[in-house]
Amino acid sequence: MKSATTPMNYEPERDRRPQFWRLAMRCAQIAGTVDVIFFFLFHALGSPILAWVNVVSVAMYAGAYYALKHHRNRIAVVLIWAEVLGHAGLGIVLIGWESGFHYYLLMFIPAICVSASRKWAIYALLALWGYYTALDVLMWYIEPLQPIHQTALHIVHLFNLSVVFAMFSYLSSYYLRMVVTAQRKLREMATTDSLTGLFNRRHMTYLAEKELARFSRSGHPVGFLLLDVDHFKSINDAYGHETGDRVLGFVADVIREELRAQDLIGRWGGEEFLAILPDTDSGKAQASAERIRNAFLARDWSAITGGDADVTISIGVSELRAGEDLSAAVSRADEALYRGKTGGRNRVELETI
Ligand SMILES: Nc1nc2c(ncn2[C@@H]2O[C@H](COP(=O)(O)OP(=O)(O)OP(=O)(O)O)[C@@H](O)[C@H]2O)c(=O)[nH]1
Repeated sequence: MKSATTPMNYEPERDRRPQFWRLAMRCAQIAGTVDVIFFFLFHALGSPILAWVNVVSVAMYAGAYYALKHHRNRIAVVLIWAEVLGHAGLGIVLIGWESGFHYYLLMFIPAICVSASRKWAIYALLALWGYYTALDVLMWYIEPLQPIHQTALHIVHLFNLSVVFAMFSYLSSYYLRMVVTAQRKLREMATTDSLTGLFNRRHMTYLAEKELARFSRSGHPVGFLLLDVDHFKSINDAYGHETGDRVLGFVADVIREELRAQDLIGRWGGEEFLAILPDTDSGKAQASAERIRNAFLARDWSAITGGDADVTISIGVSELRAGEDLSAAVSRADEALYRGKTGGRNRVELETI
């Protein structure tokens, strides 16, 4: 039994896998349209019973679409299952296995795997397999009840095959897009700080290590900036945590705007940021830090906080030395930052030699 604290239990069914239900709506529309075509096709091919079955089918798909639109997913699922199973069964019993109506049943396989829990997926797949093989075996022993001309049968077969082919292609590309989007989101979540949109500390460490490896091969300089918002606690205290969060977002924007595209910027802690500047020695890194500090002074912070407090930043600067690791370079930037704080804040301090 699932624990009562399982997040899934708090989530209404309609909110789970919303893309799947949107896809189901699209499929109900497509299937309804195909059944309208069937109506005319079977009239033309001389099978009036099957033609009128399609009127019922169109009504069922319209009902399923309406139910999905109003988040009555269970009703929609029952309608769609009943339509596909009934339609395929009738088609086969009336005009024969060669009609290809059984292909439609196969389209349930990916749908079941995506939409149902593991246990229900197994039951549903077994039931589907049982129905499919039972129809197949039945047609070994009985003749079609309302056979149509052989040429007409071939036309129906080709039509069904083509529809199922097109639907499978559509479903596969849709699932693929879903997986790619989910992967991108996961990667973004794993590497990005959601508040500022900058790299998070873990990813920053990973990127820094790669940069260091490059540095040790090329010998090009790498600059480090450790940036810390001054008196940030008082901003939180004066304007509230939410405004504090907004300020952090703008702090990230200022840093991003003042650095180059190839510089790596990450949120290192609460109100602390780390920037890694490839191909930049400490002198140039110090100039970049000054540019950021001045940009803070030029920014109209009252528009963000609604008060009259200015936001300033202190920055410690270091340059990677041959043979040292990330933490050594960051710790020297941290010492410089500390001097900036104790020296009155709103300052850029370079590491001591
Ligand atoms: N709004 C908000 N506040 C945060 C976040 N992360 C850390 N803080 C706050 O940042 C403040 C940092 O305070 P301190 O470490 O005392 O530093 P400070 O007030 O900036 O002072 P100095 O760094 O010495 O200039 C704390 O009040 C934290 O609660 C966050 O994500 N959002």
